[in-house]
Amino acid sequence: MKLQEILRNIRKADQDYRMIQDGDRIAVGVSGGKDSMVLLAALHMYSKFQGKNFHVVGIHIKIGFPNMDFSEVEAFCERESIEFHSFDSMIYKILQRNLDKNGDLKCSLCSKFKKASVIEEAKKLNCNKIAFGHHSNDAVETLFMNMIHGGKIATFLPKMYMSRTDVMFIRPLIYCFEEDILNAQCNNEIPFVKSTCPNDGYTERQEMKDMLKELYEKYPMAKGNFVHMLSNEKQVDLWHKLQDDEEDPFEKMMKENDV
Ligand SMILES: Nc1ncnc2c1ncn2[C@@H]1O[C@H](COP(=O)(O)OP(=O)(O)OP(=O)(O)O)[C@@H](O)[C@H]1O
Repeated sequence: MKLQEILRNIRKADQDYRMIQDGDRIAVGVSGGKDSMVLLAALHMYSKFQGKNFHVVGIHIKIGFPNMDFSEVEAFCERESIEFHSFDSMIYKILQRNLDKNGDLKCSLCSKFKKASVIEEAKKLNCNKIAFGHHSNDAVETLFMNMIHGGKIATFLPKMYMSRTDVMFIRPLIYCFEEDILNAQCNNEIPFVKSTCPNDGYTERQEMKDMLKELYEKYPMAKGNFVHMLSNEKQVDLWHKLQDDEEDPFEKMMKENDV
């Protein structure tokens, strides 16, 4: 398999955020989509050539959406000697019983159940880390969703420890753009399973994707700059409201200069 570009970006993310250590057992959350399938293949390859001694396991939680056939994914994992496990769940049934006011499935509820199930199964397989397939485009979309709907400048972290469950989440594809992942999937014929989730293509995230696509067409440099911005801590210039007991730096400067 030719995954050089993806592997280079995984190594950079690993170095910048110290994601992977000797002895790790990493569960890759596999939805069956292109991103998590490329992550599974690439992280497995990284474990062979990187010089660190860690193990990669693919974990798929079956949500219960109809007609999702994982036989090609299973055959691929067998061929590439990648450990892979699928687990049944009641998620779809629970979602159908808890529709939102428009009669649609609740994505937030699905996400919560999915995450909890991945953690539970990863722990049973003695994994200390869980890797998700989020990439650069996802990070910027999440940033914009948080700014627009949440009034905050925030996105998901490259690495996050959850003390309650004693598990570390890592996102090794944060430096990869979606089209590079698609190219890697296509060029290496990595199988994927198209999601039959009825909400697919009609989410807030999809709106953000479409908006950013238009923006990148007009300002191509924005794409790289947005990702660079996420770690450009020195250049964060935001408003600082003064606390009651805090001296006004402007007044202080006036006093010091006898103005
Ligand atoms: N059913 C699942 N079982 C295990 N892990 C999952 C499942 N669904 C999602 N994940 C993990 O959570 C990440 C984010 O989920 P999300 O639904 O946003 O991804 P996705 O759109 O399905 O994309 P992809 O699988 O292509 O990464 C995925 O990249 C994957 O690592």
